[in-house]
Amino acid sequence: MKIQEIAIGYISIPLVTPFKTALRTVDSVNDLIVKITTDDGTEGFGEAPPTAVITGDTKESIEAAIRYYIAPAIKGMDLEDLPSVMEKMEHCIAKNTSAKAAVDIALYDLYAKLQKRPLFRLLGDGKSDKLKTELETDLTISVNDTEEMVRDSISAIEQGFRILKVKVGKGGEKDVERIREIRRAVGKDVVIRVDANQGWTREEAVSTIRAMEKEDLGIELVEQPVSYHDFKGMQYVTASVETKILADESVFSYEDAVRIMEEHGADLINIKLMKTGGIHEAVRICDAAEEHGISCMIGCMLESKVSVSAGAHLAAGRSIVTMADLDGPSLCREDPYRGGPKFSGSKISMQEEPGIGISHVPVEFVMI
Ligand SMILES: C[C@H](N)C(=O)N[C@@H](CCC(=O)O)C(=O)O
Ligand SMILES: [Mg+2]
Repeated sequence: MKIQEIAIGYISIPLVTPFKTALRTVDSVNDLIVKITTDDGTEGFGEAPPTAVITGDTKESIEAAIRYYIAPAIKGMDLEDLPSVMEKMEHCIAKNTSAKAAVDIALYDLYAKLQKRPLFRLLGDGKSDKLKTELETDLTISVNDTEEMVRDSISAIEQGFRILKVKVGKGGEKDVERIREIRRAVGKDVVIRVDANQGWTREEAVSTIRAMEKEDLGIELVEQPVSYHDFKGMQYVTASVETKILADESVFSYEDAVRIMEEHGADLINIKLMKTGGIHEAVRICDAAEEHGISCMIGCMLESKVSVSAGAHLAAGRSIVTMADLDGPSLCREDPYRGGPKFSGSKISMQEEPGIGISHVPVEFVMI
């Protein structure tokens, strides 16, 4: 099957409440959607968010990378030789991981449709007994005043979430207060993950995490305590606290992941398709993590159901993925799509439709 047409469009979906991290505040998802059609008329869909503060990718740069570099490089190629298509895409332009992810997701969607199999079954690591048909995602609690975060946490529990991903990174002592009050309000059975989004210095990270340990606040993990390029800082924090440290913004590529694993820059890794440039590189990271015995999370940026579903397929297929931060669709006020995994509160149920499963994408596409 040859790649015949590539088209792009945009989707805009308001969020239930503004999404606030140490890095940014945003109140809607505004993502590029890509549609790729093969010469037999089969369609595959991908998505990319412009998360400039993390990936460096903007709406304009994502569109330009696809229009002027990726599309001309891969059009006409045979999808059955997927590794060659991926290699061509990787080398036609450096970085631009969100643009690559959108195209990679659409190509995997198509590839699995051509095999008439759901993507998660194709991505399985051979341990068929480990394939998951249901995932549990956490829900993000934005960083705000403590009282508001407590209210949001209680509301998340009332909606059925049992895992909270609490955003901090805005003042160490204040962050300890935030987590203390949330723990007090939700009780001891709720899992609390803490994400500092690079908001602390090394020293602040260690003293803040130690304070949470001293108060026995029962934190499952702390995500990206310090700046993404402070590798020594990541090592220092990981070695200085009992709590597990998860690398997010520090790991984009396979090489980043191997360095973190071999040089103890973190205990765990958050794989996101928008950082890896899609499923192809993410699978390599899963393989390496398996070799090193390092558990992974599959996370998302502020994305809607097309690309978050691709992340769900990867999480379901790979046994080394033990945590899901795939709450993009739950943060959106509406779901404009049809088909694909079912997102119902904290539960994501995989379906047996071929490909990723998304069948209706209400976007005006323009051929490029
Ligand atoms: C949405 C998800 N739960 C999340 O928090 N993702 C990122 C931040 C994404 C963004 O700013 O769009 C993370 O840091 O884990
Ligand atoms: Mg994070």
